[in-house]
Amino acid sequence: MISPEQLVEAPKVLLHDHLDGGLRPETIVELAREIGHELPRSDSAELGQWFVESADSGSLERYLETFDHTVAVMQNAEAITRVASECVQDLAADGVVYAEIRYAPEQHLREGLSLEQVVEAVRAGFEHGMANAERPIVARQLLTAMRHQARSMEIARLAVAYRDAGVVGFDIAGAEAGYPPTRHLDAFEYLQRENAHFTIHAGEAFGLPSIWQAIQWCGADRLGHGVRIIDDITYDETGEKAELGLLAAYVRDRRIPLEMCPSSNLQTGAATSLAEHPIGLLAKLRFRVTVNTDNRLMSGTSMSRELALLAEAFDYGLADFRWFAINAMKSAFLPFDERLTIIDEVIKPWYTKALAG
Ligand SMILES: O=c1[nH]cnc2c1ncn2[C@@H]1O[C@H](CO)[C@@H](O)[C@H]1O
Ligand SMILES: [Zn+2]
Repeated sequence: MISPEQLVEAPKVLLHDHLDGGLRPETIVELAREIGHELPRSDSAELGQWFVESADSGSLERYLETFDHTVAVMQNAEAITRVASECVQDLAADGVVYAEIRYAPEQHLREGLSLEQVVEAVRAGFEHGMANAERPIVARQLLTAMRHQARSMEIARLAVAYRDAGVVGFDIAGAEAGYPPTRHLDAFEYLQRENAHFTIHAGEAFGLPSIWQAIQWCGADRLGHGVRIIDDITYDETGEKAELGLLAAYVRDRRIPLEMCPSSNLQTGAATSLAEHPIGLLAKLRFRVTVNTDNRLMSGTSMSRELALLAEAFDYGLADFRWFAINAMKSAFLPFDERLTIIDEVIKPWYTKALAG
């Protein structure tokens, strides 16, 4: 059994975490008071509980409604910088050594900030967070475009403009049903022409067609969630041998990283229980699986907690966590040499020592 302390200490890599889904409840209360935003609960502990319970709706659309309150308090540069810095420090305290944190710049313009000012505010917060974290961490931005809106081309251009200033990629998020990835095809084609990286939320609230479009039409480097790839896997009559459909085989053959977020999937109804979460089977079949938090506030979770839950459900141990961490680091949008440095100098030495001891 791995102790909770060892789980925190273990180097972890996080590819899928929303900035506006990971605020500290105390910070929300303080920021809301400053701007006169009304919250459903005024006590921070109760507010934290409110987010988890409200996000526990079984539907992605209702889960997303809880973001109204976090986005509302992230409309000026100081607030955004504070949230970004605290995010990085919280992840570092939990033993995350590399993180890609995403948010949608277009949602932070209500009080007059420009898209560029939003990215700069997050950048300042990440710099501050990295400098003040209790353990070393590297944090980078992913810029998200909202899939029901029509600003993806603009956000893609923003991601390219800031590629040397802390932004390593692009994403689309929001309600999946009714908003297929191809709606934003021009943005993805533009990013490919620019040699830029992107991931797409797909196969969470909608099935295989969404995953297929994300990969085969849009050219996604990675899949956000991707749990429904399981619908393309069947078993033979003995129940022993898995048979992969063409899409599942393609995803596995091409080593397309799956950014899996177990607790979040239970809340939105993308999975029915942890024991039945597709991550168990997909890991066994050696898909390029990674473990992620999605929204720490809405799920009341952390990286070490997600790993603890998986350890309980699937009997995972340190060797599995090492595999997840290396899978994720290999799949990061950071330049290759920087990825290797973290694998060789941070992840491998720690696990080698822990596994030997
Ligand atoms: O699991 C998810 N699926 C789809 N969209 C999401 C998920 N979590 C958060 N967001 C959406 O992404 C925006 C930018 O961070 C959030 O405001 C939320 O609307
Ligand atoms: Zn997400």
